[in-house]
Amino acid sequence: MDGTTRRGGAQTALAMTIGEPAGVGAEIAAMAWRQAEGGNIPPFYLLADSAFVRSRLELAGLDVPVIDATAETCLARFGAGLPVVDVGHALADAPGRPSSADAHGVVASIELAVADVAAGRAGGVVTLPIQKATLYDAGFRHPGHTEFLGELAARHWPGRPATPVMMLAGPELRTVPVTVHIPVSEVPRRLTADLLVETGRIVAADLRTRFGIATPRLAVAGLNPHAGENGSMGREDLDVIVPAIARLVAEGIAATGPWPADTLFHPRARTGYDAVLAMYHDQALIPVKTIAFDETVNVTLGLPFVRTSPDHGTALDIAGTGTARPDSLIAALRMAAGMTADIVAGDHMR
Ligand SMILES: NC(=O)C1=CN([C@@H]2O[C@H](COP(=O)(O)OP(=O)(O)OC[C@H]3O[C@@H](n4cnc5c(N)ncnc54)[C@H](O)[C@@H]3O)[C@@H](O)[C@H]2O)C=CC1
Ligand SMILES: NCC(=O)COP(=O)(O)O
Repeated sequence: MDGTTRRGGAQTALAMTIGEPAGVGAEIAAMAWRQAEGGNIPPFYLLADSAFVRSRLELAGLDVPVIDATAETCLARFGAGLPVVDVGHALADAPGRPSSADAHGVVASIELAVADVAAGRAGGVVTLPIQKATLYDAGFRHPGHTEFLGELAARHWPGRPATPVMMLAGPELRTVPVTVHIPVSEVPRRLTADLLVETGRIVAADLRTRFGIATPRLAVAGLNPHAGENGSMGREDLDVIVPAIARLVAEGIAATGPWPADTLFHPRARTGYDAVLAMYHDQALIPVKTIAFDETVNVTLGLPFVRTSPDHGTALDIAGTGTARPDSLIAALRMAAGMTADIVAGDHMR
C-alpha cells in the first residue's frame, strides 16, 4: 500500500500540518518519511517553513533531505526527500519553547491543508499536535483542531453537514468523548440528551462508512460512579443518558448502557462493543492511551473530509532530541489513507 489517493482522476498525497514548531512534529514527520522507503507509508507533504524544518532536523540529528515542493509537485518528489510546502510564515526553531509569534504560521498550515483537500490537491489532512494554550494567547478561539476543522468544513463545503466528533481509535479500543475540551465542573451542564444522540448518530454512521462495521455496537458510559447507582450517586445517568440511549435505539442504533465506566474497558468488556461513548475527555482518553499510546489515532468524525492525528501532544520535554516515536503519526497516516477513496498502488520512493 502506498496510500496515494485518487480524487477526480488525479493522484494526490496527504496534507500534513506542522503543529507547534517547538514540539516534536517536524522530527516525527521526518522519521515517518524515512520509513516510507518500504512503500507502506502513504505519501504526504508538510505545510511548514522549510528553513525551520531543515534547522530542526539538523539539531535533532535526523539525516533526512528536505525538498521545497507544492501540493502538485510533492508526489513526483516524495522519493527524493520530505516535501515541504511553504505556509508563508517563518517559524522559529526553539525546541521546548513555544511562542505565540508562530501562531499565524501554525493556523495557516491547518487552513491551507483543508483548502488543499477542498480543491482536490490533497486526499486528506493529518495534523501534528498544537500547543493549545500558546494559540489561545495569540487569539485562537477554538478549543482545538476538532472544533476549528468544523468551521473550516463549513467554509469550504457550504451546505454540507459538518459536526466534528473526536474519536480515539486504537487497535483494541475506540472511544469518543461526548464533551471534549471543557472543565470537568461544566460537564453535567453541557451533557444533554440531544448532544448524546447527535454524537451517537455520527459515530454509528462513520463506523459504517469509514471503518466498515455494518452494525456498529455503541457502549455508552455512565457519568457518575456505578452509573449513578439508581440515582443515589448523581441523576445524570437516569435523567440524561438513559433517555438518549432509548432515542438511539429507536433509530435502529445498537446502543447500550449506561455502563459503569470503571468496568467498561477491561479486555472481556471490550469484546462487547465497537466504540464507547464516554461522557468527558479523560474518561475517553485515559483508557486508549494507557492500552496503546504509540498506536492510537485521533480521528475526527462527522466532517466532509478525512482528518487524523497522532494521539499524543507536542512533547515539549523531548523536542529537539530526535527521540520521539513516530508510531502514532504513522498509524494516523495509514488510517487517513485507508479512509480516503480509491487508494492506488504505486512507488514514490524510487
Ligand atoms: N492533537 C493535538 O493537537 C494535541 C495537542 N496536545 C497538546 O500538547 C501539549 C502537551 O500535552 P501533554 O499533556 O504534555 O501531552 P504530550 O503527549 O505532549 O506528552 C505527554 C508525555 O508523553 C511523551 N510523548 C508524547 N509524544 C511522544 C512521542 N511521539 N514519543 C515519545 N514520547 C512522547 C512526552 O515526552 C511526555 O512525557 C498541550 O498543549 C496539549 O494541548 C495534546 C494532545 C493532542
Ligand atoms: N487530548 C486530545 C486533544 O487535545 C486533541 O484535540 P484536537 O486538537 O485534535 O481537537
